[in-house]
Amino acid sequence: MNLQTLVVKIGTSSLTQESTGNLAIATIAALVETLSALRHQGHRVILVSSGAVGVGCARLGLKERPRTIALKQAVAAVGQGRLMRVYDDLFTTLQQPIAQVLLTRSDLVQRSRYVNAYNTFQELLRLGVIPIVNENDTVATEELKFGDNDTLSAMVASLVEAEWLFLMTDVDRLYSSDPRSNPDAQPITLVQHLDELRQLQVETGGSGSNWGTGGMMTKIEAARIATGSGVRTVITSSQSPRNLEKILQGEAIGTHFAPQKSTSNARKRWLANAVIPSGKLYLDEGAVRAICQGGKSLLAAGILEVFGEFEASDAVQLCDRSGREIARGLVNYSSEELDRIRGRKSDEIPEILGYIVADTVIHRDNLVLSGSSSDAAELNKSDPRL
Ligand SMILES: Nc1ncnc2c1ncn2[C@@H]1O[C@H](COP(=O)(O)OP(=O)(O)O)[C@@H](O)[C@H]1O
Ligand SMILES: N[C@@H](CCC(=O)OP(=O)(O)O)C(=O)O
Repeated sequence: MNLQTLVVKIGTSSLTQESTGNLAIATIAALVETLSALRHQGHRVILVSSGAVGVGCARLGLKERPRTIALKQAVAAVGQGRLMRVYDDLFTTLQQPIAQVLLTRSDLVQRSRYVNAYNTFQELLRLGVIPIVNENDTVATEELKFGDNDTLSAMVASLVEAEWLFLMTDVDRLYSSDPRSNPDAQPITLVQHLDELRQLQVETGGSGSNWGTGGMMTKIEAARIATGSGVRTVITSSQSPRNLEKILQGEAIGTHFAPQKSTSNARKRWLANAVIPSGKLYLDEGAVRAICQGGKSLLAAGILEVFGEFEASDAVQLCDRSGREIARGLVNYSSEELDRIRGRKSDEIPEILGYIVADTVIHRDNLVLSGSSSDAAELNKSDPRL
């Protein structure tokens, strides 16, 4: 059998009973059985589990999701321990070791910490452990949060180079609009490219339950990150965890998002998905063409406008005149320096600044194309006329 790396995400709306907030024991037990079975077949399995806030609320008798950050962080600290206790008891009955991995966005933004997280996951998987991942809600600050576990699971799938990301939720698949409020909503079974959803005018609505966050919007964003890293993504029901095995055997259950052509360069994947850009550079048509079609570095001459304040080595978004992001990269100059040298030739830089750091503003090794721009580059690469 083809042994693969699987990331499985389950949301609060599936882990808890909506009316009481108590744990949905039967769902969790079925999930534990399935993941243990997949693990025993030899697959490498990572579970991304929400539920810390929901379970913490139930434990403390709170009837709704906390509104203040401090209360949410305190409640998550209560719930995370309870949740892991339940997982450990259930997995231990099946002789399956687990580990708790709590991450904040900053753990992935910084390259050295990203590599460290990668190494830790590899060791855990090598040891046959199922890592159970959640956002470290108790310490995460607003600016450095994943915000939702759909995004976190996609970043983990990209980090560990998973083959599959399963987003398990309380609906069986994506529909043209929220099936809870629209009985005529049409099921969507396969998404080859995310642009199709725009054409179909899919409505992603809010969360269906009081406890989930983000509804389908965050799942589609997760699919964008994961498929962009070459990870096949499936939205499927948490009521039938056994379906994961059927999906792996080729059954068309849930909504499948086809993996896109992705870079095999781990550093570029980090740049595309994990870093948070601190600014934006608007480029002229020549620079956009050189980057998207020619795989060239960015020179100061092609920069029209500089937005935001950033230092050398920070990440920025590169946009065309209309503001559409075409790439991301790590700059060799600060925003203040770029404001002075934008639109100018590289050999003018020493005269303007009094020094030169590099001929390029972003070297092509530190540059990664975004979404459809990378598809265009792939197409152009295979066209010998270009
Ligand atoms: N287009 C759509 N297709 C399917 N479900 C949708 C759609 N738009 C909104 N939803 C809602 O998204 C909910 C799942 O999201 P959420 O409650 O955040 O779950 P989770 O806790 O699993 O992350 C569903 O219960 C459904 O009501
Ligand atoms: N980290 C939070 C989960 C946030 C989240 O994304 O929740 P959900 O939409 O239910 O997957 C918690 O454990 O409560």
